Amino acid sequence: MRTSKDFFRPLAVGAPAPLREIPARPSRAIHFFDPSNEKMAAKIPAMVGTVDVLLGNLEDAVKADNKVAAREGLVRIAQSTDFGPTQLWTRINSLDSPWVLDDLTTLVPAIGEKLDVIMVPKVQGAEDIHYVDRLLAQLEAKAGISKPILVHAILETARGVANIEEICAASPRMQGLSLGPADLAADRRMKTTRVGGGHPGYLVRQDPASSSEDDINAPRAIFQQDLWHYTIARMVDACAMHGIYPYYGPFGDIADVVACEDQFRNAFLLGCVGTWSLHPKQIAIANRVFSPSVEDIKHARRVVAAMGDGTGAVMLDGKMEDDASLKQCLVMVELAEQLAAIDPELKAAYDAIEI
Ligand SMILES: CC(=O)SCCNC(=O)CCNC(=O)[C@H](O)C(C)(C)COP(=O)(O)OP(=O)(O)OC[C@H]1O[C@@H](n2cnc3c(N)ncnc32)[C@H](O)[C@@H]1OP(=O)(O)O
Ligand SMILES: CC(=O)C(=O)O
Ligand SMILES: [Mg+2]
Repeated sequence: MRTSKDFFRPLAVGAPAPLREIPARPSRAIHFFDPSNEKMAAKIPAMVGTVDVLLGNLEDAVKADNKVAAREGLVRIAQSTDFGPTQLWTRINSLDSPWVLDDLTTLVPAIGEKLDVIMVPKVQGAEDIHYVDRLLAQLEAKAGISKPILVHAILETARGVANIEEICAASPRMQGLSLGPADLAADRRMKTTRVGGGHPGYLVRQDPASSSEDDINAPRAIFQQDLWHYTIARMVDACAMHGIYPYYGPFGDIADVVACEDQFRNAFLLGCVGTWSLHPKQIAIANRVFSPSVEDIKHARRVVAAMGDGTGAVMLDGKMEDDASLKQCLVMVELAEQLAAIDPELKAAYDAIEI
């Protein structure tokens, strides 16, 4: 563990200085594509500006035979595309795979200036981040990269979840965490075979009218629960504590756009800043859900106006507002400002609000 004295020192001579604060760049949807899939890859340049993050995936979902083609495809796309306001991320292969070393030693010199964030899968503890941190610094120094490439960890093992705080604190490169519900479910031996989302068997049931057999067997309301609530909440606290950003992850039922929106909204309400999109139709859902609504911003601005110097308590629409609820409203207002800076449609909608 580095002491606080040298936490912000570059880990290689000539590497760029680590950031002292992780920028709050909008990242409502991290859109995954397989750079070895020519049809998919051909669509990427036209997606610039329509999504906050484009992520060239090299890990799971890319066939073993296509690992080299995916890596080379990502280099080609990155070198030939002007990403404008859209961030470019990649998900490298896992640290125990035969591909990851070539992923890093190829990508950093070739496209290190364009890569904003490297997502590291199956992170188990701080030691995994330390390994990537030092290697990136060496590669950045050698290639003369001007800004540090940030690191994002996927939580997809029980050990990773148990070590969540040390992972967040492992390096000033840490940008955020995503939930990896598929691998995590397998690692925990959970009994769901779905990629994210709920499960109809995970529920609570209304009490029976009485303890008679008839009432116990009578139809009763059931309420499906969120399998991922605990992990997402844990992730949100760990990220907030360390000044980095939490994300939901994949929602594998591409056809069920309604449940996808529900899962994304739960994550947004709990504190996540964004999610993954696996298919183009999930981008619009993520952009909608992870942008505060016009009604929420109208209310937040009214509270800010009503609270004057920000202290004391006032009544607004029959509700008490005070210093704390003002801070809740400022979270929304600040997010709206960040999003308006990159999304002209949202800016117009927020600008039209009259309070
Ligand atoms: C647990 C985890 O690790 S999750 C992360 C790893 N998984 C991924 O990255 C999956 C990424 N997504 C995909 O591979 C694909 O979207 C699939 C396999 C889920 C579905 O693909 P398809 O069956 O081709 O979907 P569909 O037929 O609806 O595609 C419609 C169009 O969108 C394109 N498309 C599909 N997914 C994407 C994408 N992620 N990015 C860009 N374009 C895409 C298709 O090429 C197709 O193009 P066309 O109209 O010119 O033919
Ligand atoms: C996101 C991911 O990699 C998983 O769910 O396993
Ligand atoms: Mg996984």
